[in-house]
Amino acid sequence: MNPLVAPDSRHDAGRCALSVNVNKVALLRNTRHLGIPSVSKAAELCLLAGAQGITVHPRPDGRHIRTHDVHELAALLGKDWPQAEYNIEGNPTQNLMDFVRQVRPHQVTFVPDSEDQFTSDHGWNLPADMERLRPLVAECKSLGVRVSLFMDPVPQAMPFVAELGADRIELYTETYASAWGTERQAEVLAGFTATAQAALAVGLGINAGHDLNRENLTDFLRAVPGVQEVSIGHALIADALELGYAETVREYQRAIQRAYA
Ligand SMILES: CC(=O)[C@@H](O)[C@H](O)COP(=O)(O)O
Ligand SMILES: NCC(=O)COP(=O)(O)O
Repeated sequence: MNPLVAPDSRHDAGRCALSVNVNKVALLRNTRHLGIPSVSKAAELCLLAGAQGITVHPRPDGRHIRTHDVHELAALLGKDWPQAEYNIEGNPTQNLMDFVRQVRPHQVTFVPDSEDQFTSDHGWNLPADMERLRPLVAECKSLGVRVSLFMDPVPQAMPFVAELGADRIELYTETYASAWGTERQAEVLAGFTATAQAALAVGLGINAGHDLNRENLTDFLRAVPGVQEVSIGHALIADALELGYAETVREYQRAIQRAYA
């Protein structure tokens, strides 16, 4: 454990871990040839403040996270942050598997994005995608990498995820984020709760992400059982522009803790 780690950052068993997605730091960095803001420095400051992991999504077009970022973060976490989890997201039929083979992160999250997609906006279509995914899941598992599949809140799809041999799902939470604070919140949240229950029933772990923020996070974690990790990037980095990385991470950790109070 890094001696500089904040004492309150120890992750209580049973509580949801926070994985900070640093895509948007890289996006800003890429707009000049100056190397700032530093992606590695952002990751280090978030971990120092109590984040339990770092997530990257190295898209094929290199719009934000690039190959060197993936390897620099792997080196940083491996050297100074052995207790932190490294999660690499992407489409395994594109560039993702090379990163998995070279880096062997703690977790890989399969996301069915096209190369030119504006952002991630849907989960896998199971059972239709199963045969394409089966060997890729098996290879990641053989490398000792936990596999999570990015999924829409569809309870009926959970047995197919388990049959593939994946370890977890990542609930795609954009529909929840859009409904949060409206009269549709409870109805939409019920779909996530049912999906989580179906995932737990077939032995899957549960992650969640996309458009989560410090306002909507607590309600989600209160309603959806078994969430082990949230990966949050866009809103968290936007908050950090105002509050700084450390106070922002502490705010998100407080939002998580309120769900279990
Ligand atoms: C899979 C997902 O929902 C996000 O992790 C994704 O990484 C967002 O990608 P952009 O940061 O490119 O919008
Ligand atoms: N998997 C979700 C993620 O890593 C970040 O999504 P967002 O918070 O940038 O929408």
